[in-house]
Parts: sequence; structure tokens; C-alpha cells
Amino acid sequence: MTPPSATIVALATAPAAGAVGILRLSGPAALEVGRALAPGVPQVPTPRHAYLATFVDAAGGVLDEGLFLYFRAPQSFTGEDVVELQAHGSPRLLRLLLARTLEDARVRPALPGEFTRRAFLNGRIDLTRAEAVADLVAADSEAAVRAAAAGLSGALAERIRALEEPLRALHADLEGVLNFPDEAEGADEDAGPRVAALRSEADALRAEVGRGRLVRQGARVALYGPVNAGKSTLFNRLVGEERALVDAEPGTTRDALEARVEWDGLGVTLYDTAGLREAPGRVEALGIARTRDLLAAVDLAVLVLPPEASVEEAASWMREVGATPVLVVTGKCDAVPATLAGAGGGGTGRAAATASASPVFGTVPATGGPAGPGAPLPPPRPRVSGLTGEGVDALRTSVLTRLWGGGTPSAVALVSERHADALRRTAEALGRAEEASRVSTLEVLSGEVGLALEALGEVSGTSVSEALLDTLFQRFCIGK
Ligand SMILES: Nc1nc2c(c(=O)[nH]1)N(C=O)[C@@H](CNc1ccc(C(=O)N[C@@H](CCC(=O)O)C(=O)O)cc1)CN2
Ligand SMILES: Nc1nc2c(ncn2[C@@H]2O[C@H](COP(=O)(O)OP(=O)(O)OP(=O)(O)O)[C@@H](O)[C@H]2O)c(=O)[nH]1
Ligand SMILES: [Mg+2]
Repeated sequence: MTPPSATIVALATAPAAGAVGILRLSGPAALEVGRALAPGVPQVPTPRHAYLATFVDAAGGVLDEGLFLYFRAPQSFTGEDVVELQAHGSPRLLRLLLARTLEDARVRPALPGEFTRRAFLNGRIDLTRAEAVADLVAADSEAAVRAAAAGLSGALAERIRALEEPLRALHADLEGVLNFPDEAEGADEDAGPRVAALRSEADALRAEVGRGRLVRQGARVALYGPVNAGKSTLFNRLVGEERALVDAEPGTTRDALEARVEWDGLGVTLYDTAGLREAPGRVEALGIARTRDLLAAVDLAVLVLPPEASVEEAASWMREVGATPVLVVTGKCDAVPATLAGAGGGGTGRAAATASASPVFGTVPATGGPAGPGAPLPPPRPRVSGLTGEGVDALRTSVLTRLWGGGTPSAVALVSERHADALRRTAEALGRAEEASRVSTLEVLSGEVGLALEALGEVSGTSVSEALLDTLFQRFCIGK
């Protein structure tokens, strides 16, 4: 017998003045304790009915008029009896109501995430959906909201289940053959291909962690390039405000500036950086060092070049960023006639034969032209002008395509680092199982499949430790 769980209480709304503030109780004493504060409510209230009630202090003095809601176990968010007092949103009033519930020895304050943890422990939601609750609360872009909402309705849970069930069936088959070799004969025959298929599915799911991170945290995109190329002007144009200082003096931007924008629902943190050049002044050099650190950390670097920059210069600037992907654009395109400035904006472009030896105005044609065989041409460089706004929408689209590829950000499965780690261990165990199916015994094969199942259970929550749950729910807020 497990002891009856404590009844927990917390404010379900932010501790700030607002139209409505909610005090939520969950556990066996919820109804009794809730009714002590709202004595007008019937002894056996109709579940899910909103009662207009008077909330009172211990002496019967009126504290507020509000709504009383009762959810009868197990038909509640937590699976336990739940009572909500929906009061006026006065933080002081809500503290009075909270203190009153805590006078009952059966009630204690809820830990962070404890309501959701109970929902999980009582089998109302699996672990991926519990985590989606936290993702939704933390979401700060439309894509993050939509992806978390999909997770809440079980999108990731479904994909995990589609992996976990066949894996469990395979494990059962293998154990069957091991334990009852006569009855289960042949059940292990296609174990190799079954393992391989499951492994590639685990790998596919794991590969979504990058997209999950982009949606959850937003993408980081930095503008960089030589001094005076027009980065700050373009930054201001992209952000839609005069955020960065602009001046004809090269070396104007010293500290990196950042601004948060939302493009097609995806959160993007945009950085303007100090222009790079040889022999800068002392303070400027500090700015340049920061630019380099930042460039190594972002998801995409947009290299803004002056119209006269050559292919060689572009290539050398591209080497500045290490492994970060680079999108190259030609800035200040309004200052150069389009015919001269190449094909990027749909212009005609110049013959490529001369392009590699002399400055390239904008781009070289991607196809055709008299370039020698085997000389790969760089793709056309999009042309933009921060001053006039020309090419800026197209740049936004290119940035999103480079970050995202196809598909919609809101449809992504929010695979977290934690999920990816468990999926990696799943795939590794399956890799060893595949090997074992060829060269080893059935015991070893089945053992590895069992390990894969266990690692996967950390995602769905079918095999999790208390310690893991502690870490997971700590990131929730109190009252969630
Ligand atoms: N006032 C209020 N609003 C809220 C919550 C809450 O607890 N209180 N929620 C809390 O986070 C979310 C709603 N989540 C909920 C999820 C399940 C159930 C529930 O009663 N489930 C039952 C019955 C299902 C049904 O009738 O279809 C169940 O699962 O058995 C209630 C709220 C968001 N809005
Ligand atoms: N014609 C034209 N001039 C521009 C454009 N963008 C910037 N400029 C001018 O070029 C000069 C430098 O612009 P900034 O935006 O400060 O350039 P930056 O790359 O941020 O320069 P640093 O911060 O010094 O590296 C200013 O005089 C701008 O007015 C553009 O699109 N077209
Ligand atoms: Mg600048």
C-alpha cells in the first residue's frame, strides 16, 4: 500500500495583479479544504460546474466573490481530486486564500511542476506530453507555441510509441525463443531486419534535435563582413527600427548588437557585429575578437560584402567563421547599376571568364557562360540594399531556407537534447543488436534489444528514475 498522497496547493496564475487569479488544489483533501473557503458550495458539487461562490476567512468574513470548480478523480488534470478557486487577481488576496488552505495539515505547497508530475505519475499524460507543457509555457515564438501544442496533443508520444511497441514485441519474441524454444520456434528469424528498421527510425527521430532547438530557442543569425559594408544599415532594415548606429566612418560598430525578430513564426535573434579589418584601433580590436566568438556560435552567418568584393575576397571572408554556415550577400546594391552588378537579382550578369581574375560585381552566373570545364562557379550572390530595402525580403527568405530547408517549423517534433541522448543510446544498443544478430548468441541479441527498450523508455517515461523526474520537473514553474 502506498500512503495517500499529500494534497498540494499553489497559485496557478502569475503572482501579479490581473483580472483573475487561480488557486489550485490537488489531492484527496482538495474538496474538503476548498469548501472550507467557499462554504456556499454544495457538499457534493457537480464536477466541472462553475459555482459562483463567496470566499471567506476563518471567521466567516468575506474575502472575495469568485468561481469554484471541482474536478472529481480521476477525471482531472492530475488524475486526483482537483479544486480551483478562481478569484479576482489580487496577489495579496490570493496569498490570504493560499495561507488558509495551508492551515490544514493535509495540505502543503506544491513543488515546481508537481501538478504535471502527478498527471504523469497517475498515467494521465506520458513524459513527452508533460515536457510539452513546459515547452508551451516557455514558448516565445508562434512556431514554438504550435510545435509545443502538437507535442501536448501527443505528436512526439505517437512517434515514440511507434518505435517502442515493435521494439517491445521483438524483445518478447526473442525472450520467447530463449525461454520456450519449442513453442516459439522461428520467432527470431527476421530479428536482424527488424532491428535495422527500428534503428534507422530512432536515428531519424534523433536527427530532429537541431530543428527542435531552432524552434524552441529561436535561431541565431549574425551579419558580418568588412568594415563599412552596410551591415548596420541592413540590420536596422531587417529589424524595422533604427537600432544600430550608422556612419560613413569605417569601424562604427564596436559591440555586437542583438535584436529579436519573428520571421514566418520562427524566432530569430539577429546580431550586428563589428566590421572586420586589419590593424584596427585598440577598442575596435576588442569588438572584432567578440565578433569572431559570436560567429563561431551562431546558426547562420550572413556575410555582407561591398559590391566590388572579388570571389577570392569572399572566399577568404568565409573562412573567418569556422564551421558556421555562411550566406553571402552583396550589400549597397543600389549604388551599382544592376547590369554591372550581376545576375543575383535577376540581372543578366557578366561573362564568368573574367570573373575570377577581377572584382565581381555582385555575382557570377550559375550556369552557362564561357567558364572552363571543371571550374565550379559560386552560386549567385543575392543583392541587397539596407538603404532602399531592395532584396531584403528575398534575403529573409534565403535565411529561412538556409536555416530550415523545407517544411514548416511549427510541424517539427520537439526533440530535446535529453530525448536525443536517450535516442542515441537506443540506436547504439540497436546497432550492437544488429551486429549480435549476425555474429553472436540470441542471449546477447535479446540483451541489447532490452537495453534499447530501456533507453527509449526514458523518452516516453515507461522507464524513468525519480532522479530524472526531479531534474525534469525542476524546470517547471510552481503551480504548473
Ligand atoms: N482553469 C484551468 N485552466 C487550465 C488548466 C487548469 O488546470 N485549470 N490546465 C492545466 O494545466 C490546462 C488544461 N488542461 C487540462 C487537462 C485535462 C483536464 C481534465 O480534466 N482531464 C480529464 C477529463 C478529460 C475530458 O473530459 O475529456 C482526464 O484526463 O481524465 C483538465 C484540464 C490549461 N487550462
Ligand atoms: N548607397 C548605400 N549606402 C549604404 C547602404 N548601407 C549603408 N550605406 C552607407 O555606408 C556607410 C556605412 O554603413 P554602415 O551600415 O554603418 O556599415 P557597417 O558595415 O555597419 O560599418 P561598420 O560598423 O563600420 O563595420 C554609411 O555611410 C551608410 O549610409 C546601402 O545599402 N546603400
Ligand atoms: Mg556597423
